[in-house]
Amino acid sequence: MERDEKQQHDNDEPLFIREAVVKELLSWNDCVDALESALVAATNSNKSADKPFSSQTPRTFTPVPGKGVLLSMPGFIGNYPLQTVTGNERHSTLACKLVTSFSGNSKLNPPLPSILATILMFNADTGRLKAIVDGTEITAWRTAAVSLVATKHLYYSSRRFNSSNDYTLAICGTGAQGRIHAIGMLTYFPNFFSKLNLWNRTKSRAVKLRDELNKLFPGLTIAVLDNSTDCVNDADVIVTATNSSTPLFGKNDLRKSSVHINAIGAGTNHHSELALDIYQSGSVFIESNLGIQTELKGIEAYVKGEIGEVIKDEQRRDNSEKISVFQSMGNALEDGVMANLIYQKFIRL
Ligand SMILES: NC(=O)C1=CN([C@@H]2O[C@H](COP(=O)(O)OP(=O)(O)OC[C@H]3O[C@@H](n4cnc5c(N)ncnc54)[C@H](O)[C@@H]3O)[C@@H](O)[C@H]2O)C=CC1
Ligand SMILES: O=C([O-])C1=[NH+]CCC1
Repeated sequence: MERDEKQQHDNDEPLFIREAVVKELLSWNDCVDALESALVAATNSNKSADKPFSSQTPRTFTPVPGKGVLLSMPGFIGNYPLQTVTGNERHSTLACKLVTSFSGNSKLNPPLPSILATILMFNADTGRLKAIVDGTEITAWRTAAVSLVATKHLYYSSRRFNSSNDYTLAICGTGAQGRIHAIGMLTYFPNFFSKLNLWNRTKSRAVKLRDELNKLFPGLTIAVLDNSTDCVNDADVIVTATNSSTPLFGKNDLRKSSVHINAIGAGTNHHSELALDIYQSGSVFIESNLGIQTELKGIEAYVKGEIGEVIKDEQRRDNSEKISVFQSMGNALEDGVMANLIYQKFIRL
């Protein structure tokens, strides 16, 4: 099957990379490396000989009344490396992700993911369609991997040599994103977390995830909590991945002296999961300033900078502050580099 698809591609027809193949080709190290390139490119819109650069427009939202929404996410990333796969070779990618969000899908029999996606890749010199890459698993992994990048640069890197790695990870919301974030955090930062707290509005889903993770990470203590405030109480690193339109916790619910939060879910807006006092007292970082002008418009926080600036060491977490927040939204540059990562790995199979 894969051979036939490659053959067609050799005949100049677009390649189709299906979900099962995408799943086999995903790895946390490759994703983190590729996404660091995308996040650095997001900070630079000017073409330059040695730096990754990008152009993107705000994504569009087409509502399907009472059901869900279709988003179109076009973006271009120029002159970037995929170090772990192609070394110092530079890539340019023009891509558009089409992604639907239908929150009722989990109630179908059999259930479907709420977020379903397809990424179209175009030849960046001619505009001709080059590949169609299933984007559902990519969206799950890339969102978690961007949180890994934020956690690595804003929290982990200054603590990784501490002798006792007894950090607690808390996940609020154990749907597709909560699950993949738990797996990503525990795999990419091995032996860093000794405890995992899980909370979900429907408790049985958190119990189901606990049972799965017990098998994958033996030795890890996993607690299922009855409410979101108990879940984050003793946490060092937190992920919120819900559709909640009201805050899940506030500053006073956090006991540790230093806490990093990845807020990735969206209710009425992208910043509805955290109480205002968290945004107003912490260092807040985002993926791209485009977000501030569009979907984060009105966020009542001083946004310190883009994660790409943190990677380039032009911005830092202020360690005297108790809290750092990575306010995630997702963007087209991330999907473009991820589609190309899978494409590059696929053509080398
Ligand atoms: N920042 C980004 O790049 C991305 C963000 N997302 C967002 O992440 C969130 C989770 O997505 P998935 O895990 O794929 O969805 P899912 O449908 O698999 O899980 C949804 C989760 O939200 C919880 N939930 C729903 N309404 C709630 C409420 N009112 N209060 C508390 N919990 C509630 C559910 O119990 C479940 O745990 C969504 O808001 C989605 O739009 C998804 C993909 C990318
Ligand atoms: O970036 C993304 O793909 C999405 N953000 C929210 C729903 C899907």
